[in-house]
Amino acid sequence: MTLAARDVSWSAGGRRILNGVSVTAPAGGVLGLVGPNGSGKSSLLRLLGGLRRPDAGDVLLDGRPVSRVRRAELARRLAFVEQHSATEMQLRVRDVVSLGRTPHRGAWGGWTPADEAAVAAALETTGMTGRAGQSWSTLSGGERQRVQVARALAQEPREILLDEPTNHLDIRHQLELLDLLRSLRTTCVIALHDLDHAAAFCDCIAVLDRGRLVTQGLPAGTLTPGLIRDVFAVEATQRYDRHGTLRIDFTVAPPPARHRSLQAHCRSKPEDDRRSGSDSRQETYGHLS
Ligand SMILES: Nc1ncnc2c1ncn2[C@@H]1O[C@H](COP(=O)(O)OP(=O)(O)OP(=O)(O)O)[C@@H](O)[C@H]1O
Repeated sequence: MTLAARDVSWSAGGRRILNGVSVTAPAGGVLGLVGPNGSGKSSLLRLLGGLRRPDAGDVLLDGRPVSRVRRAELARRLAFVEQHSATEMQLRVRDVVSLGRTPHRGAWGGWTPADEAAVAAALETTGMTGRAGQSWSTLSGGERQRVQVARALAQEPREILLDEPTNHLDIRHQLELLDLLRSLRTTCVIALHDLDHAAAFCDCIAVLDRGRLVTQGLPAGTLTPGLIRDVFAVEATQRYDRHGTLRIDFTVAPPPARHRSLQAHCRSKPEDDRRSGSDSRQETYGHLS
């Protein structure tokens, strides 16, 4: 066991946000936190990361209350990727990633080859090597997200907490990031909205609803159609894809009839039809004549 919350409660603004929540991250594995908006995922991540103290209960790191772990040790071994990381605007990408090495350097410690190697590896892993010299302020949302992940990886943590890390990422980078996190030996706790991604990439799932833990367990046993209906109010089914990976499909109502004519407008331009040798022009544009 590395990281766990035991019966934690936390209040803010005169309201109970988390109520007696217990979760355990599998050592070296990926724990996915899922739940509707406002269910307490980010709040629980902050308690797990030692950024906030629970009003009741304990966060345990290797069985020790996190409040008793020295701040320096915590800063070295635990990395946090927040949803909206604020970083000084004038920094370059390499500088931001290098901040991940700060906890490893003593008061008078210089920059070492080990620091250099960790930063280079983190840039490479996240596909940002070519952007190392670019100003942070000029990056797109998805690039910033990848740089924040690179900064966390450069820290070489034993535990990494990520709040919606796939936000802003295109689908390839979403899948690559989740695959990367799964491949690390680092214990990961990830708040995720995409239940299909949670099913496919997490070893263990904790479902939160209105500040309480509904269940924690293996993806197939937790993300059941019944639970998804109860907690998220949508219909879903489980299936296994051709690789044997659990996937979650959602039932979407069929489009209203008028959408068929709207879709016809979008199908293709006449020039595209000529290029592709298609004879669909009459079918596509017939309604305009
Ligand atoms: N400092 C605070 N003061 C008052 N209310 C807070 C505070 N922090 C969080 N909350 C409230 O606690 C609830 C849980 O917030 P939290 O951000 O943990 O949820 P979440 O599950 O991460 O939501 P989302 O999926 O929308 O990101 C929300 O209703 C939020 O408004």
